[in-house]
Amino acid sequence: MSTPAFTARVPATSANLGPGFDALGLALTLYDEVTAATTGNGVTVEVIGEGAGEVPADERHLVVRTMRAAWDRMGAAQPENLTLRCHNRIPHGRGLGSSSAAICAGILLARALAGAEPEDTRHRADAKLSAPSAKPFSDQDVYALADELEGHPDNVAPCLAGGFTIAWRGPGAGPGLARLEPSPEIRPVALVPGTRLLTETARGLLPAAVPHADAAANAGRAALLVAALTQRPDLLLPATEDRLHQDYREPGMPDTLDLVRRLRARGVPAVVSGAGPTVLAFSSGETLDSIASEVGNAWHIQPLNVDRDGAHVLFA
Ligand SMILES: Nc1ncnc2c1ncn2[C@@H]1O[C@H](COP(=O)(O)OP(=O)(O)O)[C@@H](O)[C@H]1O
Ligand SMILES: N[C@@H](CCOP(=O)(O)O)C(=O)O
Repeated sequence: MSTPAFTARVPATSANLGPGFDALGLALTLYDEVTAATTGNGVTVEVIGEGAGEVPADERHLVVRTMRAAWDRMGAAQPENLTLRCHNRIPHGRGLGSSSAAICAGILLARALAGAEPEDTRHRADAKLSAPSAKPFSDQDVYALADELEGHPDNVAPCLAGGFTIAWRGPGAGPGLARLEPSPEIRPVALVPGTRLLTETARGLLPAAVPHADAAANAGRAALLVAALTQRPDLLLPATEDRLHQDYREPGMPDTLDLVRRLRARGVPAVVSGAGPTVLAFSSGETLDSIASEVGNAWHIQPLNVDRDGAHVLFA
């Protein structure tokens, strides 16, 4: 009987999108691919691309820690041997959801290796696979664990579901998500600086309370953003105004806030991507040139599309 290997393909995500702090997120066409098998001698991790030579190559690796947590949660046995190969394209600590992608990959791979996928998505056509070692772990179980490990749901929701998502937590059973189809006119451009800012650090810059007027303004703009992203891209500039997190985070990424303001002054809808320091701009044919001339050489300009499929797992 051969030991199966699986590959998870997980998209980058941009969370918040301006006024939707910890709620709104967009999946992007930039992917990490992680292949896992319960073979080898102990735990080995090979990393190609982003994070190579930086992230630990043992039990401390985020994907390995996530797989262990997932196997515990599904009641599956912990394998002694685990071989991971990570081909990473999502830059780390830039606000493009690298940690969420790693967490979603880890949970989906753990589920596939344990044979714990729900009946309809199970990779069990291959008769050589051993019997499932755990009870079915639903897509909602995957989302709930990913939210718990990441600490906020707005990146893991679009990473798993693709497209544009609105995520929320409680009260009641687990986190929720609504997936919407973004308008075909939505053209995200990531402006990625060389510097990093860990999400944890950027969250530490936020105040415990905000003025009621700012909260009210954000609620209105977040509602407008749902309309702008799905039906009215012409409203993206007013719809991406934020008063709840971007300015508070300026001390951690002054160049990012400066670029967001300069682009917006030129009429380009631009926001801090996630917790930064990447800037996410929405371009139209005419604005891509303005973006390029405003940005200069210190930023990597990466035109992307919306990923509409979300994370998935295949036989390797
Ligand atoms: N693919 C990965 N493999 C291993 N560790 C990762 C991976 N992606 C992210 N991480 C860990 O998460 C950290 C970045 O997470 P975070 O601060 O949330 O930024 P991001 O906005 O990129 O998600 C990295 O410094 C690294 O420790
Ligand atoms: N809502 C979170 C989003 C963090 O996204 P990331 O890609 O920077 O991890 C926040 O703003 O803290």
